[in-house]
Amino acid sequence: MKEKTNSDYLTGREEDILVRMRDVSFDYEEKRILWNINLALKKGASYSLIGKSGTGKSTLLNLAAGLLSPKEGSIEILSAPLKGTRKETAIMFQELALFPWQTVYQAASMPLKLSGKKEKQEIDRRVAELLEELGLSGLQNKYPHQLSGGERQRAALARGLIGQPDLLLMDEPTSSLDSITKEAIQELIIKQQQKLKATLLFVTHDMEEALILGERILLLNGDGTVTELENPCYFRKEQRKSIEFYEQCIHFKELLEESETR
Ligand SMILES: Nc1ncnc2c1ncn2[C@@H]1O[C@H](COP(=O)(O)OP(=O)(O)OP(=O)(O)O)[C@@H](O)[C@H]1O
Repeated sequence: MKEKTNSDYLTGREEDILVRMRDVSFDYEEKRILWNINLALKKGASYSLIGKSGTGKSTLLNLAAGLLSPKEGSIEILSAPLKGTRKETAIMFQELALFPWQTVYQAASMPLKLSGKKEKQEIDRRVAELLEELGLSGLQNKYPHQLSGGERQRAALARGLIGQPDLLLMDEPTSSLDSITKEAIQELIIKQQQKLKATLLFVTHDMEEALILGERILLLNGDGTVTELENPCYFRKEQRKSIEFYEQCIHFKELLEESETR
């Protein structure tokens, strides 16, 4: 297992980096949550963010989203200082933020309308294409209460993806779903992330999910620092049939679980 430390972030080529955090610290009131985080999230790469409850995973995600500002240090996106939220960043939380009065079509088309897109035909074409890809074609006129949990998450995904974001920030979006629905959503996320060549930062408590979605694992330690690890199990579902590979994955999973409980 190749371990990347905080300081390795300096070695990335600037043009390959989407998000860069330099010496970022954050505290709520008097309590320090994150300490000197140095990270470089590469364009088109996927990262699973794991760590014990309360270590600051959501806080780190909110910092990358521009919803919070560092108390010390700085965050850059595409080499420019991050000042607040940006429309190219899609954020998806566990709690659904679908409006009860909006249909799937209205939710998915809203970001395009808000960004000033006027041509209805073009909006309809893009929404129809995305809903088809997400398996929501027949449901465009349904309201959230008429959808299953998985369908609601896919509708939220449609709303997040329609603007073709370069950064996907997801905070446990699948945690309330059953395992089959969860797997289907994970596959959609991987497909869409790869299609958009977007950077994915995915917070999860589920170690298996972390290994499926993140080509790199960011482990948030109890002391507020981050350890970056390469994930030997990334996107190799078919290879899991090979015992040798499976053992390597199991070993890596156990190592992560151990670090989480420390
Ligand atoms: N608005 C807030 N004001 C004060 N403290 C907060 C606030 N939000 C979070 N905290 C505290 O900051 C710490 C980090 O919270 P955060 O939600 O980022 O952790 P987390 O790793 O995402 O946790 P979990 O895995 O349980 O979702 C926790 O101790 C939490 O109680």
